[in-house]
Amino acid sequence: MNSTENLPPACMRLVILRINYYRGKTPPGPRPLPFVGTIPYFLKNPMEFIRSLPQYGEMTTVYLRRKPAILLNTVELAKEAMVQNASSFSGRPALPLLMWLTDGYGIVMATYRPLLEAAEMVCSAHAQELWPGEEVFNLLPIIKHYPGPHQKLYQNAVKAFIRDAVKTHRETLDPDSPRDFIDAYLLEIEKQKSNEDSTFHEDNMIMSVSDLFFAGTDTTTTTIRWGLVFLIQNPDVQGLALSLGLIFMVLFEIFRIHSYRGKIPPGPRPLPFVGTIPQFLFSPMEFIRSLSEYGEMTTMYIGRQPAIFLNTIEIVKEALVQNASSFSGRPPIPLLMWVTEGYGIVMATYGHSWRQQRRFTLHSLRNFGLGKKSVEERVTEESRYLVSEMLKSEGKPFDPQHAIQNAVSNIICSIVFGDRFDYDDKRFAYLLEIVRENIIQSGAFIGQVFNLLPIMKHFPGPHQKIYQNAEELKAFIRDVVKTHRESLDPDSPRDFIDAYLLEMEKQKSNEDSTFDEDNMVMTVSDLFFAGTDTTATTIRWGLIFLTQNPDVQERCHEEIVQVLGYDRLPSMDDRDKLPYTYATVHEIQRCGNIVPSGVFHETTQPTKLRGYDIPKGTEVFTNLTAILTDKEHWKHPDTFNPENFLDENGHFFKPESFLPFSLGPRVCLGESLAKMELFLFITSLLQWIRFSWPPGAKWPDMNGIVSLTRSPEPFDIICHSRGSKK
Ligand code: HEM
Repeated sequence: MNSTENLPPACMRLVILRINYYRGKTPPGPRPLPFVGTIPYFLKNPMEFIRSLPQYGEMTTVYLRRKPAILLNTVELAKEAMVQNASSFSGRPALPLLMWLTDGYGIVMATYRPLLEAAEMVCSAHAQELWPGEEVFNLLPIIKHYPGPHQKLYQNAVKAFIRDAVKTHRETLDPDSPRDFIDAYLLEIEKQKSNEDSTFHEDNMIMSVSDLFFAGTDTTTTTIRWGLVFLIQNPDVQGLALSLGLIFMVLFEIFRIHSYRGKIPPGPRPLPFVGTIPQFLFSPMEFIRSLSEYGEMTTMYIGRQPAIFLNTIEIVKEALVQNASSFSGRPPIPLLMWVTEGYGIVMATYGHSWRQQRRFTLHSLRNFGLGKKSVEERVTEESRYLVSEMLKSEGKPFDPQHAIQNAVSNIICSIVFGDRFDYDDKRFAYLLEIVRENIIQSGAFIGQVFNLLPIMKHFPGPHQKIYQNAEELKAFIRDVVKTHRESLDPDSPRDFIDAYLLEMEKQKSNEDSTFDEDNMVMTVSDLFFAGTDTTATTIRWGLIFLTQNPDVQERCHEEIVQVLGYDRLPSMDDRDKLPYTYATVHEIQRCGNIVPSGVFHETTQPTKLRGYDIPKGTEVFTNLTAILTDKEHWKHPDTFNPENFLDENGHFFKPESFLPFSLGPRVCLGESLAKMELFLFITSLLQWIRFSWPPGAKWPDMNGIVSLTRSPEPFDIICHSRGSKK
């Protein structure tokens, strides 16, 4: 046997000698094999191997590759090493596979300080998910230059994905409002640019994000997956865990609600998760009426969020006028945001786009006659159509809903589209129907559920009809815009759409412009919704109050014919000569109370009101019901009585608490138009028609149907012609 043949046994002996050298100097442990240490035992059955280690005492030595590594098997020992001796035990070994993937950047694999060369530490309390090939790679890192399954690991690294995200973040970065971790990191890189010690650079950022991604995703999901397996194996525990989980969540929710106590205004007791929505849905008007019992401000819970109700005119003024910039936001109500995408005016955030759209719309409505004779003439002309449409059913009970809605809508249509629609136009009747359906459905049960669970938008259900209706209306508007565009004469705009198209053209090169087709379609849709249902619903409530109070009806009629006779229809100038009729129109609006809790506002910044700190993003409601029936301000708060608007001399006067259009920058944009429509339509109807309730017919529930607006239940009425008799 020559010397070369003797080489392997000699090497073997050397290795065994090396292993024996550690004996007594390191804690005991399973006997290692030459070169591969205890790795084969581990790979054969990792969990059995790990579980066997504490039998050697509170510390065990295993051999990863050729080096001994120490496992700490008790919590006391883990504390002693990782906490009391933190500076010695917080390094990371340079595991070849992970170093290949991370280059040592980021957090997880970054060096703590010069590594302990003597031993690698593994805390057995920390389970590791190992790829079986990992140990092979760590033994022979040279394989990184050859093909194999380890190359797949390298390709899987999410670094490229993160690099892409960093690129788009860098392009859209706003230094004043970092959106997330990447933005914050980019700003830190910039800040520390001139600091030589800085470790903030792109490679470290990418690896830190990747670490968060891996460590923050796999750990928790794996634990949850294990949880599911255990629960399936133990159905009895599953029921118990579910109940305990639910009890815990409910207790947590009660505790959370309780923690608000004293910090927010008082209010009705909320239920966990759904807040006070069930009380509201059970009897909306009773609920809204009860809110002022708690004082001038009340808290109700919309789901889990507290919202504030302002119950008096004084506090509404303080918030919406004196503190306008804090209280003029709109909350992103999920259903309405889904349908409007935040375009237009009503649901637009308090900011540049809202301001531009609102200012332009008000200005154009004025140019197209708001406050001028021409709109007044349009309303007068439409009143004539309405009277004759109603009298077509003379003497017979009929539902006046469609005729009134069509008449009112024709005013906004003539301003916006330059056209009115006949009462028997089927397509227009259909559009009016879907507008009504959307107003009712959006505030009803389905709308409330959607707002609690917006994910519903991806599933079928009645909420899809709301979306489809809104899209149909938008498609109608888009069609009208198309024909307007084709026949536009820049020198003589015919209506609001022409004016808008010209404004889009004018502002084309202005970067700040918000005049585009999406905003136009939504603004027109807003005018259509807000300008049709509100006035029409008020007139329908008026017919109910007038038939319930025939003496008021007679007195108005007498006053009107004394001033106008039957020769002409009323005009706005007649208001002073018709104080009782004018007071009656106002009383119809007060008792009709068609927006009982106002339109939701949202605080745009943290603010204070009457000593309460109100966080940014809190929903705020103007309790118009409480204000329109405030006992301190009204002579007859709870009954229909035009005397509420007459002084002792029988002259018309408007109490400060008459607030159907709200206040502040977001006050109703159509206030002047609505007032004109109400006075001219109601006075014309009273001049020519006597209304009576069908004998034996049931009176409607005076609480009405509360949704986005409060409307009367459908009803029939009988018209008797006055003019023909005289
Ligand atoms: C009796 C009729 C009407 C009543 C009672 C009424 C009431 C209201 C109320 C309470 C608001 C909410 C104000 C706030 O946020 O505090 C509002 C907003 C609005 N109204 Fe009216 N309204 C009526 C008619 C009209 C008409 C005819 C138009 C259309 C020309 C109109 C267009 C609007 C618009 C666009 C807004 C949103 C304003 C904004 O967010 O800046 N309204 N209305």
